[in-house]
Amino acid sequence: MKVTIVGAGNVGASCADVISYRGIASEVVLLDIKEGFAEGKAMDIMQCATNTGFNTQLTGVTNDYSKTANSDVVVITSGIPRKPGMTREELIGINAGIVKSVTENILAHSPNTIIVVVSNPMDTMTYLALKSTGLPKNRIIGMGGALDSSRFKYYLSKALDKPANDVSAMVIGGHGDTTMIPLTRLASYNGIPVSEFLSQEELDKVAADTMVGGATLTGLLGTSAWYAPGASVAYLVDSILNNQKKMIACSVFLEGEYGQSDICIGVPCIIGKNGIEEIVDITLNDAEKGLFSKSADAVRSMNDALKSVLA
Ligand SMILES: NC(=O)c1ccc[n+]([C@@H]2O[C@H](COP(=O)([O-])OP(=O)(O)OC[C@H]3O[C@@H](n4cnc5c(N)ncnc54)[C@H](O)[C@@H]3O)[C@@H](O)[C@H]2O)c1
Ligand SMILES: O=C(O)C[C@H](O)C(=O)O
Repeated sequence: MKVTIVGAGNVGASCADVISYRGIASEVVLLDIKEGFAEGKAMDIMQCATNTGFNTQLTGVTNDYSKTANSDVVVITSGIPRKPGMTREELIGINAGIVKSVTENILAHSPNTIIVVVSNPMDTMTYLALKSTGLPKNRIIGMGGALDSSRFKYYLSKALDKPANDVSAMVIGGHGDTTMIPLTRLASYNGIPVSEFLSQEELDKVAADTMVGGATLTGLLGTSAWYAPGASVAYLVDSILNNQKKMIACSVFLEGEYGQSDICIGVPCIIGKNGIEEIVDITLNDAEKGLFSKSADAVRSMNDALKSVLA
């Protein structure tokens, strides 16, 4: 199985590292526009192979899309990250042009691929990739919910003082500081609702910390995060390539589900060899419905900024 990762920066390289190390794909191509950069990252990662024991063939290329031909999955991480104090939405001006041109180049060499969009603002970039290519909705997947859910589980585990892997929880809605919806009501510790262990005040703090999880890291690091984003992409790619049918919150084009249409936004999806295999339309309570509708309004207004790019 072959995976291409466009953008060999922090997230792209981290994702290539996890995919290689875990043997998720037999072949990985890392592509970047910066001369020699992807080649260097690929060489550095490949020099781990004998110490960590993997056999994935990872190569780096400078803007040579012919090397990406016949990829089963393509991950788009090319674009600029935010700096402290910025929102993801402020990246749209530069990243929209990059995502559109990268998508065209990719499809010229891998017409049947499944595209995973990571560049921010991710829900809008996913919508752009879908609208500009006309690909069926199952083949364009926005990655954000897997990351936001892993952060939600992290903050829950800290509050519970229990292992994160004993916590089950999901974040839906937009991948933005104010648009994410941590589904606290449905979160559980070993099958028991977390509300049995944590006060409403503690749960509210966990949800608030989750929503600004990316901004917190950007403030600490000076640029946005990469280890958990890279691992979250790898988790999603694993479910596609190995047809695992995992339920993962992904940004997907909605046609009536959750009361929304003509928008890409995070909802639970079954992810397998065909990409998005099912949108899981769960019943939200009134408060959650209100939050989802507000989140969709915000994402939709951001999509309006794409008019000139899509014209
Ligand atoms: N969806 C998510 O959950 C999530 C998580 C983390 C980061 N991100 C986003 O991912 C993007 C990348 O973040 P990063 O930290 O890796 O940034 P980075 O600056 O470290 O890497 C981006 C790379 O893209 C390359 N690039 C730019 N234009 C290109 C083009 N046209 N073709 C090929 N390569 C090109 C750059 O040379 C650079 O190496 C940002 O937009 C960031 O906001 C999203
Ligand atoms: O926070 C960011 O800007 C990057 C990414 O979306 C994240 O959540 O880490």
